[in-house]
Amino acid sequence: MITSEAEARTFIEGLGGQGAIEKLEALAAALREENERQNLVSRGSLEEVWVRHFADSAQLIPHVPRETKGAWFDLGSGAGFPGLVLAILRPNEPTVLIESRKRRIDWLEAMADNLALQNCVIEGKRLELVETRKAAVISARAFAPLPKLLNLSSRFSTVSTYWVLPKGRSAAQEVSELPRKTGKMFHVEQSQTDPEAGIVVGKGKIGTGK
Ligand SMILES: C[S@@+](CC[C@H](N)C(=O)[O-])C[C@H]1O[C@@H](n2cnc3c(N)ncnc32)[C@H](O)[C@@H]1O
Repeated sequence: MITSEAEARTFIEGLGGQGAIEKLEALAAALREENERQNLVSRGSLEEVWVRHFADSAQLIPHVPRETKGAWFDLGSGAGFPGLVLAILRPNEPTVLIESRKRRIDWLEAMADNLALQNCVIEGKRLELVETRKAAVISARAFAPLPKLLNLSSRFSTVSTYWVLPKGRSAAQEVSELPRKTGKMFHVEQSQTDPEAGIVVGKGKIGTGK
């Protein structure tokens, strides 16, 4: 379990090296500043930004096979979690951040620019309006209940799509309530940043079968 800011930094350095640490330090400073203007994250979580946002986002990466190529879609990126962290840690893979709120879109675009994230595409619109194309990976933190999330994003999935969905305490319950065939695609992994949270992990195309 990652419980301290120092442990979170060490974990992230193992995934992305010192270059990633420097970009995340810049992101942390900008986030503190911008959070005075708009409510991007809870004020309390800024005290533990490396655990609560950076490592919480980065921990999704080991659940996707390293050789996976193609776009990683992050739905409802908000302040950029997990999307911006993934783009920093996977600089050679495209990351698509989907966010509908104007001020958050502006923030995400500014950060992608300031941090020189050339692999990062911001889709500043509602997910429902994003052009259909194939996603290699789909993530979404605090976006929507699982049935709605899968319903809105199924058109981006293929038989090869990986799903990594941080779901807090409700993870197992939400999977158990899915239609049987869909539910069999997913299992729950323990979050490394919160002993009570789970990550819904799976692979495949979401259909409409029971
Ligand atoms: C609770 S916030 C979570 C933000 C971020 N993923 C996090 O965990 O910190 C949910 C975000 O999803 C965005 N959102 C909600 N519905 C959306 C939709 N249909 N299309 C795109 N973005 C949406 C909201 O604007 C908001 O920024």
